[in-house]
Amino acid sequence: MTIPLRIALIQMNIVSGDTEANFAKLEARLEEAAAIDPKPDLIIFPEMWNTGYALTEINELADPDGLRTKEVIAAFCRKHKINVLAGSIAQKRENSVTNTAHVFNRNGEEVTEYSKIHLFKLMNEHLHLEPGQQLGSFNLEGIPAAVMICYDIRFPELARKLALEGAKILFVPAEWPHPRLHHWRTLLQARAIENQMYVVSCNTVGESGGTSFFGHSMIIDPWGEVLAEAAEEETILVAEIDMALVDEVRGRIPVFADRKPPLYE
Ligand SMILES: O=C(O)CCC(=O)C(=O)O
Repeated sequence: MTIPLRIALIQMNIVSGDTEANFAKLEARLEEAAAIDPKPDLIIFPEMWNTGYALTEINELADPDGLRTKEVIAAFCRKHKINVLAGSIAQKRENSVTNTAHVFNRNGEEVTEYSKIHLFKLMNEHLHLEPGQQLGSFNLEGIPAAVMICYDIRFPELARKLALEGAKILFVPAEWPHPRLHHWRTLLQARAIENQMYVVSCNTVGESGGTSFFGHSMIIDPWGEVLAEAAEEETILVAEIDMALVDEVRGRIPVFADRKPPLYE
């Protein structure tokens, strides 16, 4: 028998440009999530949760080297012995700002960081942010996993590459707005079905600069079944996943063994 992994998603409203309000809210929500019984094994939250889409001020608002974020989240992980996929933050580098996700284990050690590769031109990300250059594969407590951020899910070749590198669960922090709910749901389910892996996606809610974010954070199993889906308000969504199902589905329909890379790569 395999031990189920209990995942909590913090779907929250992010106040654009108000990092203090966002840190305060996130820290309160993290404590709420940690108090859930039974305690989650992993908590995830949305994209750019420290600043929202305050892109014109992003240089001033971004967290220098992610230090504040790392200190707060690592301390939380150590205190509660919970793994955290820390959504993503605007992170200040030497000469640029990236949209970066950090993963911490239960001891508060950083497992990996991933910066969004595909910047979303419709919201001017490419004018203010530097794209990431590395893929988001990592291993957490023996589970091969990966992270992509928001618009990245429109690139099936990226998800497939991560699955080929071994990922059995894909985490997707996002700040995905109306009116493209249909795209969000369909793309996430497609990534789960075609790669026969779990997809855990955490979106934002609320309004910012005339854009409204619809939530609908989801946990999808390797058959593409939606195990849990949030509505449009702030919430903490919890579901248990059984990693053995990935191997079972991959065994029943052997997509990876049946690939013909010479014909299309
Ligand atoms: O692809 C989309 O429709 C939304 C993507 C997005 O909002 C983002 O990457 O921030």
